[in-house]
Amino acid sequence: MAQVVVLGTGLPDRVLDEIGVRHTVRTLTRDQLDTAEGRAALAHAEGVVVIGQEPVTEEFLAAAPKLRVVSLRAVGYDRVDLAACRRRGVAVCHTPGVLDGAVADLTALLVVGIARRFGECLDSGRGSWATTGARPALGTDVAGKVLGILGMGRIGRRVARTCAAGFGMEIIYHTRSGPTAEDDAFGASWVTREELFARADFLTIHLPLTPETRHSVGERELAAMKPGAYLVNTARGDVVDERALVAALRSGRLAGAGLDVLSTEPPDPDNPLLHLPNVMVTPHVGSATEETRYAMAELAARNLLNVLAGEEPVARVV
Ligand SMILES: O=CC(=O)O
Repeated sequence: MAQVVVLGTGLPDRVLDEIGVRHTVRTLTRDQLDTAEGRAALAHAEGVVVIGQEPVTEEFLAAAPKLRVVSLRAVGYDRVDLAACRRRGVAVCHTPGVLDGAVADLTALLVVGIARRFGECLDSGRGSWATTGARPALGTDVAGKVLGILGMGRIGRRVARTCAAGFGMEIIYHTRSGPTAEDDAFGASWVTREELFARADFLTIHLPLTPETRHSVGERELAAMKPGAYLVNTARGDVVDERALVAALRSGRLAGAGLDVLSTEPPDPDNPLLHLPNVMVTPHVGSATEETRYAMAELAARNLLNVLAGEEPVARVV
């Protein structure tokens, strides 16, 4: 029986019980981590389940010297110090695959939402019902428009299918690995990175955050986009240089943006992106459905239990 710390809330009771059959489970909030009780729980922990975006740093690992596994209830692992985990022999696991549909749905919603000025429409619907005048102005059709997908992994592919089959969009995509027959089979075309920015009416980002991708969509890339194009990001805020994005939106170079992720979450209330009428911001809820979060929790538990039992986890990062 090992000590398992669940960092953050939101694991369904059934999943907690499943871990609890074999191990002692202690749930801690971020604030409790800094208490004597939290430090003691971490000092004995052999496994940690991380809910959400809590960073796993060298300092965190030093406070948990018995740790064997960090199991993320998330697919992204940019907030984990992987090198430090490797050095300490701590396995890192995540939850790929099970959230693709939910994130793709939200992405599609943001594409159509910004095209139809949905944020402003909601405000007007709850308020004056003004449909003429300065706001809300007319939206634009998505059918027949070009959707550019930066990063054609599992989620990018789901977005491509939804937007091609459902909305009649033309799909172009860029991955460093080049075209694949699977993607081209449903009418998506691989293009160079330059062509992607130049041709997309809507550009959606599906890249992980790494040192190479940080701010990789910046001033130069945004300036290369079509005047009046739209940007959607449901991946990680820091892939985009937010200052450059704000400038492009303010100047009218970009017509709008749909963002489920920001550089700082929760954002500073003064972040201009929260106040521009042509920007829709959602609070990092790409995977936030009952079914998807349950599947993520189950996979996180399976990964954890496997490592603690000396078996291979289902989805290992390190
Ligand atoms: O952002 C959410 C995740 O990485 O699962």
